[in-house]
Amino acid sequence: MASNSALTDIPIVDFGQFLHGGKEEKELVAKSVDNAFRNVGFVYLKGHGIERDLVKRCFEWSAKFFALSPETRLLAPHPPGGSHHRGYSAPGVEKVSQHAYDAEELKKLREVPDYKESFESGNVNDDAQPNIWLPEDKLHGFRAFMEEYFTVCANLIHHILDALSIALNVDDPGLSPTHSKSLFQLRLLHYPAIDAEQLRNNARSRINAHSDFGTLTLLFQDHVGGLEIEDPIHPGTFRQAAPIDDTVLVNIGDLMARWSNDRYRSTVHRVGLPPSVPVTKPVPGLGVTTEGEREPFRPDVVVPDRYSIPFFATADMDAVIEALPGCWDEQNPKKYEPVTAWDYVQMRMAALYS
Ligand SMILES: O=C(O)CCC(=O)C(=O)O
Ligand SMILES: [Fe+2]
Repeated sequence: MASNSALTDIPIVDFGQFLHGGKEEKELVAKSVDNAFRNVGFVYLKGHGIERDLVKRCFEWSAKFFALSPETRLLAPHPPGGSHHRGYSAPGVEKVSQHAYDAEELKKLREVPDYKESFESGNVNDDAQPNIWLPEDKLHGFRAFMEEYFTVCANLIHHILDALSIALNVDDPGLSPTHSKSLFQLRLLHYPAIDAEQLRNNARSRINAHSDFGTLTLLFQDHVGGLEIEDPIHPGTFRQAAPIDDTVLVNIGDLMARWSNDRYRSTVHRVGLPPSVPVTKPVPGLGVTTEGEREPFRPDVVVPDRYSIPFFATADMDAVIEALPGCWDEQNPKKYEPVTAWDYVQMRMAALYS
């Protein structure tokens, strides 16, 4: 079920065995996912139940959105500040930070802006952060599709929470009710084509090293590559997290690491220069494949556009985040004070845009 050739490789787990299996299969999958989150913080799930065609269509919509003129994209502007995280952010606006809350530190971090643009949407019932859409006639069908895709991804999150509940001995009904409002975030990311040289010399980054700050993240990536995760055994060294057909990459965020009393790793990751480039120019929207030849980068080469689709989950804002059962005992006591999800998220979001 889990294939790991080395401890720090990201395992591939067949989640179909959880979705469709009996008690025993579910327990086995739960154990594999638990192991992956303990050792690496990331897991590739295959058999996750999200149709390949739906993922492909999401990439197509994303490509269509980012192909609109800048003026049109800005008809759905991300509001200034970090508390209302919806709508379109132009390249260079957001710089992710790794636990840097200090204003000076954040200013310095922004000197190498992430060369990316994004569109964020969330739950239609999220009154605190209403969605910000383009006028319908600018991209007819975009909103309806994103609302559907949100629901499908949210369902998968709840199934993964069910698996974690088994692994961590959380009594029925498990962790899913702590995410009952599904106040999640669907993000379309576009990294424009860039000279390899710029990424190599760190003149620009695609996305700077960071950890996610919610509970769980789903990540769909196209076939350009360049996603890297920090090796938990050798901090400071990064390993490729290559795209794998028909899988979704799932990772632990900081809130879940804390909730699990650090049983689970919230692994630092970034997007940089891929080790090789597809020989044929990637077609936006056909991004969920690793098929086809690749060649090593030449120094003068342009790294193609990259599209990715993260889906960030977090707990209900009033959920109290305190060491879960199965994550502490007398030998391994609780490390953190209880905190509400709301207080935690506000602290992190403020750092993004302040
Ligand atoms: O583009 C990617 O593959 C990574 C995106 C990411 O890590 C994020 O948005 O938090
Ligand atoms: Fe991330």
